[in-house]
Amino acid sequence: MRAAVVRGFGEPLQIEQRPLPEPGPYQVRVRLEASGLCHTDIHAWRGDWPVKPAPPFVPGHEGVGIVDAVGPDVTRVVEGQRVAVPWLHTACGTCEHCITGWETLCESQQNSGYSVDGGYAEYSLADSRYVGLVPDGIDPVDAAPLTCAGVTTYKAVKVAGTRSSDLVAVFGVGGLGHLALQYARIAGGTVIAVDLHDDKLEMAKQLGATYTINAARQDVAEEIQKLGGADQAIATAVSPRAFEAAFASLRRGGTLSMVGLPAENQMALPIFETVLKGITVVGSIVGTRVDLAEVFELHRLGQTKVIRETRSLETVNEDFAAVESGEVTARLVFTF
Ligand SMILES: NC(=O)c1ccc[n+]([C@@H]2O[C@H](COP(=O)([O-])OP(=O)(O)OC[C@H]3O[C@@H](n4cnc5c(N)ncnc54)[C@H](O)[C@@H]3O)[C@@H](O)[C@H]2O)c1
Ligand SMILES: [Zn+2]
Ligand SMILES: [Zn+2]
Repeated sequence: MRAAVVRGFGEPLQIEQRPLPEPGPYQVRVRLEASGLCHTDIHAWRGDWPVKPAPPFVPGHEGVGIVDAVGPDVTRVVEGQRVAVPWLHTACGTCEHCITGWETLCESQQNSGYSVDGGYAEYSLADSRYVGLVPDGIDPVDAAPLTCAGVTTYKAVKVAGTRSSDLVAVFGVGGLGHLALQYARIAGGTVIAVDLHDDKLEMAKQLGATYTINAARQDVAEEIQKLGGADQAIATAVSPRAFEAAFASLRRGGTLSMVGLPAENQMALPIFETVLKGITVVGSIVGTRVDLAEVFELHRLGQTKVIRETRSLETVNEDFAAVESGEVTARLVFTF
């Protein structure tokens, strides 16, 4: 099978032929139809984060395809079924986090495309207990971005607790942000979309943002404060400057939801204003199997729109560069 492999941090990915993997206990082999390019894959390739993957590895955690081989002890899925292979490859299933509905915080988790090989390949191994079940009626190319960008921002909106009277500012309208703003709308919020690129802001308007602000030209916090300040600011942008602007845009009692994971790991968080304004700062990491099922159901019911362009694995290096430069409006999806 063909796979795109990271051989060294920041070095061009190599397209290699690899043997078909054989599923072990609880595992299935998935013949991928679609695999999204998340900015996390770029951070993995660059070795941006304090915890790094070990090359060689195959990136990708938005894989969607058909189960074509089933290992021992698999009961949850059958051959021929369409599944999604998410970031949470496995968790322990027994720790405090796993048994209280926070499997995404499990300390023993394995992650697709990071600690185990992921979806930039024609086939991928997955743990049958942790795959997403893709309902009939969803295009696999749409299901791919929902598997990370969708579930992550859906969870962030849930955790931020958006209500119908809330003003929600979404910082960064890329793969994650274009879905974040739709979930904020579904929760009843009025959305302000913030990005550096006008095409992304135009898309945000089409998807239901009431206000748009170009952070390259405008003082974002000042503009949002003129509207009364945001109840929630969801930071998906890959810049700590955006996190700082998100904080400064909040009203009293507001919530800063941190979702993006920029390479630069520090932001200036003013203590005085945080205390006096009673600000909540919350980190949000992907979502659970239950969250993913809800994300798929919302999409099946026609409540969300996935903006994506398809690519072949052969252009992966150009595609990484295009996403890093902000040329890609929302999501790229490799198809096989
Ligand atoms: N918390 C999680 O569970 C989780 C899950 C998936 C991805 N992520 C992280 O989220 C981030 C975004 O991922 P993505 O796939 O949406 O990336 P993306 O490249 O598609 O989108 C990022 C957007 O941020 C915008 N941006 C950059 N600087 C900005 C600024 N100063 N102000 C406003 N907008 C700005 C870019 O123009 C772009 O539209 C990445 O760091 C990724 O690793 C986190
Ligand atoms: Zn992701
Ligand atoms: Zn656990």
